[in-house]
Amino acid sequence: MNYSQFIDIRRELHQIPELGFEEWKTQEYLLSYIKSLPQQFIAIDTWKTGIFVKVQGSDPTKVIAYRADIDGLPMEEETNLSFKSKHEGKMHGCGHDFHMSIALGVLTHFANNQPKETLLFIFQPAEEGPGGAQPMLNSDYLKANRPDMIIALHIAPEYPVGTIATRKGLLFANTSELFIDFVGKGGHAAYPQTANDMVVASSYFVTQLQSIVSRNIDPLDSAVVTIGKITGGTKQNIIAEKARVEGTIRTLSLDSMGKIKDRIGNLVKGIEQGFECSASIDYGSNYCQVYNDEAVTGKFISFLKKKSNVKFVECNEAMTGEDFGYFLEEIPGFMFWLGVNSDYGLHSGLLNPDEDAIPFTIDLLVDYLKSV
Ligand SMILES: CC(=O)N[C@@H](CCC[C@H](N)C(=O)O)C(=O)O
Repeated sequence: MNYSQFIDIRRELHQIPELGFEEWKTQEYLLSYIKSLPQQFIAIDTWKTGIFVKVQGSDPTKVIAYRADIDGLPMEEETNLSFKSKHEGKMHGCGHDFHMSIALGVLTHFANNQPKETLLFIFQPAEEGPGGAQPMLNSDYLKANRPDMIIALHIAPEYPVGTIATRKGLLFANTSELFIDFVGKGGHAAYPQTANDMVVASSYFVTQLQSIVSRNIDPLDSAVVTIGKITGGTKQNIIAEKARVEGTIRTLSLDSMGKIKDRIGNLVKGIEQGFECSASIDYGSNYCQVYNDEAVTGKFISFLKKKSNVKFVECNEAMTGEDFGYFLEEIPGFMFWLGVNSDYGLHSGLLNPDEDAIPFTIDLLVDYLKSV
């Protein structure tokens, strides 16, 4: 196989990142490549900006699905790469360009070499939000074509190329987005007594929020509350009438997720009373945990341990989220971390994964899918 084409594909996809459910150019690019493959064994379907490609097995006993997410993030790329994002304010900062090119590499192999088992490649939109996995699972296509097993990967900048990390059971956290709008009364900067300042109110809220994980959650039951964005006001000498706080909640247990949301509700009520303002909370999209099936993951780990070019790491759970968890709620399978050796991590504008991981993973997954 000509592996360098998948590096070229990754670079082309890297230049056109699109946000969740807006991945029309990405879909067009993927479809154009998939239609250039031998069509003898494959059937293509689309769902919104996503794509299903079924590769008919020669003597199938099951359907094995492989899912790649296709959306980018709303962030500025800070690398000086010759193939950096051409879409201002958008970047493949979570490696979905790698996920797609690896999937195309594996698909290319099986479009040319019919597999024994039927394979279903799922190119899924909107993983970063608002979530494409759940509606895709409810699509007519997946209702009629339920796979028997499903796998997916996520790039891991902290591991070298050649390392695969995963674990049986819980891999990723439950997540909930968090958006809070505070509304008070604007006014002249010099007359604070006539106004009700939402920059101050939202700042108190963000400070109080820090006590939830440290004081309300069992330290042995990990949780994270991160505020990634605050906006408010219009000008430096106008007291802000409005402020908006945006964040995400991560927990390993659903019980802690409930507790955190209760505490946020109470803190927000306190801010409303204390600052005589009004506030509304929106929990946006929520993802369930990623829970790897014990038996299927165990077999994958045994497969990895027999490979001389793979370093297997049994990792801990991570507080990342992934709507792939919804697939795993209904279909046995697993997700794994793929080492890509970048000095900068996921969601960094400087993320620069090592492309040697692409041919390595195509080969590995082709071998694995032949062995299942
Ligand atoms: C692997 C990864 O980075 N996934 C994202 C998922 C985002 C979930 C949701 N939009 C949220 O922000 O809560 C992550 O940030 O972990």
